[in-house]
Amino acid sequence: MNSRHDQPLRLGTRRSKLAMSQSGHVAEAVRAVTGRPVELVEITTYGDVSREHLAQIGGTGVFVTALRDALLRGEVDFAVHSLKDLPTTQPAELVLAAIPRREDPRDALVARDGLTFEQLPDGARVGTGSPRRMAQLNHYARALGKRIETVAIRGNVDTRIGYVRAGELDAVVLAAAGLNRIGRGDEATDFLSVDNVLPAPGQGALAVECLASDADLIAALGELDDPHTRAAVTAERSLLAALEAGCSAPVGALADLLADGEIVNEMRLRGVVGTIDGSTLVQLSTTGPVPQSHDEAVALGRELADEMLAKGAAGLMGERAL
Ligand SMILES: NCc1[nH]cc(CCC(=O)O)c1CC(=O)O
Repeated sequence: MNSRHDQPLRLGTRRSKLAMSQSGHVAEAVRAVTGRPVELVEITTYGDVSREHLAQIGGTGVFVTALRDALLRGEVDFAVHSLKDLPTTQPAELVLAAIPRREDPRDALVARDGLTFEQLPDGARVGTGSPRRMAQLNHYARALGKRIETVAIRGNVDTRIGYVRAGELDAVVLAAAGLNRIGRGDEATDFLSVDNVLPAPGQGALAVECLASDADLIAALGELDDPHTRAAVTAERSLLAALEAGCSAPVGALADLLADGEIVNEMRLRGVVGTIDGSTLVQLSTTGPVPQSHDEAVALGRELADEMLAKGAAGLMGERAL
């Protein structure tokens, strides 16, 4: 940490509305636990300026790289990422010092005329750039006895909702957490049950990252950590890594705690992989004791990945959405 205790801690952030909101909340929490001022330092990433489709420029990892470079150059002291945008390999020089308590992990629908997913008419045009969402939405629609047309879009949350407001699409699907964080949660017309649509690994969670050598800052940021969220997202990301998939693969995962009365005693990990048209899904779940260490959480993810691979998951992951 910047050793002078009267000097502000520098938080590197993207300048999108979502990133600024996430960083603002974490900055406030860090001020509260450290008693130190926190200053936001805006960093422009290639993903913010490029009009190319994300899948073509290497997935959402592009958002992360510029922030990490700023950390490594010592221009900022820490950074906040959407956990689902982080690649599953962690650079040795950096640590995820805190994974705060996750908020709503579900995907939300923003549809015209207040429609829920079940109410969408046959042939409805539904926008999303995510193969994971496409696969599960198409599958869910089939189960409801209809077809939808998934339309590949990208852009920030405002841009995506704009397609619905302009009448170009019947609906778009976005992370509920993202909508909530930019103050547009009340525009969701439906929240997709995780029984029908599993979120991206890590969705709804944040990661607070700093240099591995910055022991004082790691200790201070550690106060924001939520061990259950950390165990859950570690298992989810381990599943993704063991499937040898990236953030643009059609993989959904969610770990949650199962409680017996007041006592939380097990963690359940659910995973899904599918073809974009939703004709074939491999969806499995496994349950085990709540992981007590990083390695135990990783093992839970690997175990489910092995079961999914044995059911043919690898053959379903080659497609691109955009
Ligand atoms: N892919 C971009 C992205 N990265 C994180 C979020 C939302 C916040 C979160 O999931 O934590 C979003 C937007 C979305 O998927 O709708």
